[in-house]
Amino acid sequence: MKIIETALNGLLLLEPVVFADERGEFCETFNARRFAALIGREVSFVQDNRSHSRPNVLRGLHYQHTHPQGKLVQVTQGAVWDVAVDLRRASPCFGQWHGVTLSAENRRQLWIPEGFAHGFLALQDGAEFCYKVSDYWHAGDEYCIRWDDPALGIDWPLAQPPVLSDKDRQGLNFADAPMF
Ligand SMILES: Cc1cn([C@H]2C[C@H](O)[C@@H](COP(=O)(O)OP(=O)(O)O[C@H]3O[C@@H](C)C(=O)[C@@H](O)[C@H]3O)O2)c(=O)[nH]c1=O
Repeated sequence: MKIIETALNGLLLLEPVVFADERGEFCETFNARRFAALIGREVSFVQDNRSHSRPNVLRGLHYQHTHPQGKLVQVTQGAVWDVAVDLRRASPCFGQWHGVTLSAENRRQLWIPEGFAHGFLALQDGAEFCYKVSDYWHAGDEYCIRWDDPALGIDWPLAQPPVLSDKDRQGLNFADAPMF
């Protein structure tokens, strides 16, 4: 597993080592011991999630506040442009975002620690998105920050307005959202 630091403190891009042979290929997508060594602490993942999104679907920017979730995310079909926003007031990167393309082809994973909001845009072929989370889903603790809040200025690679859920159409402004 190769690790690439991003501009945001604690937000890490991971590249699994892929073993290819005449049958196809193999890689470990999660190894608890190695992951703890990479990020410097134990994380206990309690839920695995999978979503499928049609092209131009945008989900986000989501987080839980009382039950924050660290998320280890990857794409198993298609591609997304994935975004994390640092909501940790004490962080030197508070309020900053980072975007990266995750695809079945590049096999990259993004580790998004607790204290970030997260979202993604499904690119041209749509995407199957798989992720592990470090706390359970708490419906009443979910928050959504507007994907297009000018205060964040996220430069989404959009050719047309995205397809959104009702919930995501009613996201909060960054300034009104609870922080960490
Ligand atoms: C997130 C979640 C949703 N659900 C249900 C609620 C709802 O009926 C249906 C779809 O939920 P949502 O519209 O919230 O799904 P979605 O918009 O895909 O939500 C996800 O977005 C990305 C960006 C994240 O970072 C995730 O943490 C999560 O918030 O699935 C669960 O049963 N468990 C869960 O953990």
